[in-house]
Amino acid sequence: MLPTRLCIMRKLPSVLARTLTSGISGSPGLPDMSEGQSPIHVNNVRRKLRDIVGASTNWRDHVQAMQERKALHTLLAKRQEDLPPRRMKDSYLEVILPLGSQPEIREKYLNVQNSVRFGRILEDLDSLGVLICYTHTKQEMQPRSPLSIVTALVDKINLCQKIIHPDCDIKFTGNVSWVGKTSMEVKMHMLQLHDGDYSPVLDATFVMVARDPENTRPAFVNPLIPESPEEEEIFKQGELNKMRRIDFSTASLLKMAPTAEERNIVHDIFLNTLDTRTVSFKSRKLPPNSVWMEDAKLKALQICHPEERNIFNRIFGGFLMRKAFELGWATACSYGGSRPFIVSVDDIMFQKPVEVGSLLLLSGQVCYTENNYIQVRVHSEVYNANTREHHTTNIFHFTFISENEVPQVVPKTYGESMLYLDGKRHFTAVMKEI
Ligand SMILES: CCCCCCCCCC(=O)SCCNC(=O)CCNC(=O)[C@H](O)C(C)(C)COP(=O)(O)OP(=O)(O)OC[C@H]1O[C@@H](n2cnc3c(N)ncnc32)[C@H](O)[C@@H]1OP(=O)(O)O
Repeated sequence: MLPTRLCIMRKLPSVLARTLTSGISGSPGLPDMSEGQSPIHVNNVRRKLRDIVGASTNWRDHVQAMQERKALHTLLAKRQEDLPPRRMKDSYLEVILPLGSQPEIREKYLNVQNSVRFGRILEDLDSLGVLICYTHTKQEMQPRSPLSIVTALVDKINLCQKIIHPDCDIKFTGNVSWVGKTSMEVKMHMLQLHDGDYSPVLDATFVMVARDPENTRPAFVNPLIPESPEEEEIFKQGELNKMRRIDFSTASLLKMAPTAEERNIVHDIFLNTLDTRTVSFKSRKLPPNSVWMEDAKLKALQICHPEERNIFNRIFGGFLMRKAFELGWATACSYGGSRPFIVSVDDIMFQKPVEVGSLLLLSGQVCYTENNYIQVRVHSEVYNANTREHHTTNIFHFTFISENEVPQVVPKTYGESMLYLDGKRHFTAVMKEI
C-alpha cells in the first residue's frame, strides 16, 4: 500500500499550514481574497502577462512588439533604493482552476489514469510565479512593465497528495517571499476542494530574475519589507535558501570529489558487481534484482514551435518543465513497470533560454532507487543543426514513488557513479523535507 498523503501538516510551511487550519480563505497576515479582489481565473493569468509586457498574440508581430519594448529602457531604476519597498501581501495572488465547476476545461488537464496531468500544473505554477513577481514590481504610473521576468530556478515542489482529482476545483495562492537585487523568491501553494474544504496538494518555491526590456541584462526589483516576526522568518528562510543553493552548487560532483562516505558507497557497488569467478577488474556481473544504469534511460526530441513561446519570444519555461516531467514519468514508468506518482521536483535550473525553432533533446535517466522510490534526472540540451553544437539548457530532478518496489539501479562507469551519488543527494534532501 502506498501512503495516500506523503507529507504531514506539521511539516507544511507555516503560512500554508495556518491557511488550512483557518479555513482556506487566504494566508494569515496576507489579504483574504474573499473579502476584496476575487481570485483570478487560470485562463486569465497568461492574458494578464501578455498585457503587462505588451507581448504579441501573433508570431508575425513579435519582432515589432520587441522593438516597442526597447523604448521602455528609460523606465528602469538606476539603483534598487530608487524603487518603493513592497510588502508580502502586495504580491499575494489567488488563482482558480475550476475543474469541478467548469467541466469544459478538464480535458486539457486530464491524463489516462483519470487524474490531473502534473505537467499542466507545472505550466500554471510557472505563469503564476511570474505574474506574482510582476505584481510585486508593479508601478501604478506605468502601463507596461519595462522588466522581463524569467524563471531562473524551481527550487522545490513537494507534493502532499498522490492523486490530483480531475473533477474538483483547484486553488493556487502565492506571494514574493524574499528579494535580492534583481532576483525574487516566490512561494506558491496548491489546494483542492473536497467536501467544501480546500486541502493542500503541494507547495512550491521558485526563483525569478528581472531583466531589462530586451532580456539582455539584470534589472533592479523593489525591495521587500517583512512586516511581522512570521514574515521575518520567511524572509530569513529565503536568505538561507540562497546560501544552501550556493553550498549545494559548490559541493557539486562536477567540481569536487565525492565525500569519503560516498566513495565507500561507490566502491561497495563496484565490489558487489565483480564477477567472483574471474580475478579481473573488468569483468562485471549484474546483481539480482538490479538494472544497469545504461539500461535505465529514455530519450525524446522536441521541436520548439512558436506556439510554445513565452511573452519574451523564447520557449516558455513551463512547457520545458512539462516535457521534461512527462519524459521523467515515462522513464520511471518503464523502469519500475508500474504507475509512478510524483513526490517532489527540485533544483531545476534554467541555465540558458531556449530559442524558438530549437531542436530540444531530452534525456531521462534513472539515477537512484530505494524501495519504491525512483529518482530521475532529465537533461535537456539544444542542438544547433547548422553549427552542430550542443548546449545544456536545464537539468531536472524528479522523485517518484512507484506502486511496487523497484529494482536497484547500478552504475558501471565512474561517470554513472557520480550521477548515482548526485541522485542520492537529491533524494536524501527530498526525504528530509517530506
Ligand atoms: C504564452 C504566455 C506564456 C506566459 C508565461 C510567462 C512566463 C515566462 C517565464 C518563462 O518562461 S522564462 C523561460 C525559462 N527561463 C529561462 O529561459 C531563463 C534562462 N536563464 C537565463 O536567462 C539566465 O541564466 C538567468 C537570467 C536566469 C541568470 O542569468 P545570469 O546567470 O547571467 O545571472 P546574473 O549572474 O546576472 O544574476 C542575476 C540574478 O539572478 C540570480 N540567479 C541567477 N541564476 C540563479 C539561479 N540558478 N538560482 C537562483 N538565483 C539565480 C543571481 O543570484 C542574481 O540575483 P541578485 O541580483 O538578486 O543577487
